[in-house]
Amino acid sequence: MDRIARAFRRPEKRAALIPFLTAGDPSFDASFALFREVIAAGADLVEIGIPYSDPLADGPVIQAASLRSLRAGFSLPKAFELTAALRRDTEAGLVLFTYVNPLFQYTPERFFRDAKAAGADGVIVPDLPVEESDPVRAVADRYGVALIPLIAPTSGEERVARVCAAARGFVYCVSSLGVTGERAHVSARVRELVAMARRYTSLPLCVGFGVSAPDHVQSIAEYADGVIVGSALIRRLERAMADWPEDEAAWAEAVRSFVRELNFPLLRQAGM
Ligand SMILES: O=P(O)(O)OC[C@@H](O)[C@@H](O)c1c[nH]c2ccccc12
Repeated sequence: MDRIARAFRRPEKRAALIPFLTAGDPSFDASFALFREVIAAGADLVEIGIPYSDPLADGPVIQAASLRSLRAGFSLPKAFELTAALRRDTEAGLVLFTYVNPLFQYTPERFFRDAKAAGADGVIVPDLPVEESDPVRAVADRYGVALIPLIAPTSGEERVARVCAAARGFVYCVSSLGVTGERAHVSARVRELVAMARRYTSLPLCVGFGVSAPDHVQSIAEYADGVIVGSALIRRLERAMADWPEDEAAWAEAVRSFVRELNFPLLRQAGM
């Protein structure tokens, strides 16, 4: 069974917890250690954000993380290096996150070749519309890397059906419009979106955008197969870096404890 599918079949949990961190934030080595921490803390899959200078779908927290990483000299080749290092260390699912621009500059052929060689299981390209995804998916399929699509509450049924028909790995159900960033409440509309997508795919359906507290995780886990958290996790990292500028162990503790806090409702739901 492939690593993405396996992440959703852990008997002890109702839903998979999927943290997002920006690769190379705040440095290559620190970032590698932080990814290992969130996996050790219970993440079933991780989203590895490849920093980009114009992250149009990202809110201020992830924009700042991308900037820290780029200023530390991070680059797309280093993202494959980091992924390969993580692959040597874990069997967790590794999903790369990039935008259309860097993907086409590098070319899909080289990107998926290098992603596969590095041990990546999937790739998410949030600004690649389904109308233009066929040729990219053909390359991804050839390398056996899942091109994971996104749907949003504004996606009509026809579009949901079309995206689900082309989906690989899982379907990312964006909870609300706008950019990434913590929200006090995760929109209830995403529950309907997931219910609609269930009619068009048997792949796992994961919800992201705005998740920032255990009760968000618990309510999403009642109807979805995975919960994605990015900005809230990165903000705790930011706070730890501000409070303990040189203490990487403190940064690791900050992300580890937050992932455990978010994971707790999933374990409780499974009767752990
Ligand atoms: O940061 P949030 O609100 O927790 O949302 C997840 C998000 O970080 C991650 O999945 C992501 C990072 N960049 C994106 C761009 C588009 C869609 C999703 C993303």
